[in-house]
Amino acid sequence: MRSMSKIVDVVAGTLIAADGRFLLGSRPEGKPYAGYWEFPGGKIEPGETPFEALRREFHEELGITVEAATPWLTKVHVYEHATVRLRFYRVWSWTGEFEMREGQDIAWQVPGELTVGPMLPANGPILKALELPAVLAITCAHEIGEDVILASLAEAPPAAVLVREPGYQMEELARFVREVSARVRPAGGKVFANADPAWLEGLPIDGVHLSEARLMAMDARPDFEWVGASVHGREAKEKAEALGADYLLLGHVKPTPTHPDSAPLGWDGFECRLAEGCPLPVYALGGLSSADLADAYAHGAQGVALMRGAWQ
Ligand SMILES: Nc1nc2c([nH]c(=O)n2[C@H]2C[C@H](O)[C@@H](COP(=O)(O)OP(=O)(O)OP(=O)(O)O)O2)c(=O)[nH]1
Ligand SMILES: [Mg+2]
Repeated sequence: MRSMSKIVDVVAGTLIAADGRFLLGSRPEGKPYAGYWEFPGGKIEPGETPFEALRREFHEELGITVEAATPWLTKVHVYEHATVRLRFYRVWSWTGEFEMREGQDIAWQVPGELTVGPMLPANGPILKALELPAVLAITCAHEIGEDVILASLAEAPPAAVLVREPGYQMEELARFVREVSARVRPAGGKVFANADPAWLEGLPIDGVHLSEARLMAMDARPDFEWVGASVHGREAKEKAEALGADYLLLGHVKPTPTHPDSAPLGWDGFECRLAEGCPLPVYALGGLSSADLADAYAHGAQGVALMRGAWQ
């Protein structure tokens, strides 16, 4: 029988450069998984907060000082050598000159286009999350009209759009998805659609988005490159993790006409729902605008999902 080993708390950070590239480091000789690539970081020492540990590790390993960082994903992984609880941060600004103090290599990487490897086994899904943008724009043509949305997409195509049109029948949805894709994908953006996966077969999209009810009824991951899900509580969050989803939507954070009868979570409530953190990137949803992005980051979100706010 395997003995109960204690969990080692680790903090790791991904430096985000202005051009969107991020930093990986190689693990030095003499450590488990030497030569594998990782986000710089290390074990949290007794009495340290994760942020303090992050600052210390970056200084010890790379000689730089972390100035601004926000909590991002949390993941428990069982290795042969230890069970680790990894707290990943995104580091937005730093000072000082890079100095490879452990003889390691570093590499600036483009999300989705890795040129180094192998990665530490726990890090795969984390890297996929780096491909997601800060803002997810959700369509609401049933409220503001398709014309407004299509014109906005043509003028400034967002990096990710979720087509969500609850009143549409299959043919209507397929037509609208094609219109959206034709404007978003040539510019490099991703298109997700909220519908029965069977409705979406053969459409030019990057992923399917599952409502909470559809998520709970699903017993295998739908066969799309990206799978997202809306969740409200712990049960759905865990189901989405077990299914292998790639991102979550959680709300509503602020009052919204979509849910006039239930109280908003607020930012503290949002963070509470993530409880001990989440291995999947979570977009905050509900009554938000891009002005809320800093708050969203501070509370552990991937970014903000905007419905009306995306098209005004
Ligand atoms: N730093 C870092 N560690 C990771 C990542 N992913 C991952 O599974 N780990 C694991 C590998 C290790 O078991 C543990 C981190 O330990 P470490 O060896 O870096 O710790 P440390 O810098 O404090 O080094 P040491 O003083 O113990 O030698 O977390 C990651 O992206 N970055
Ligand atoms: Mg380390």
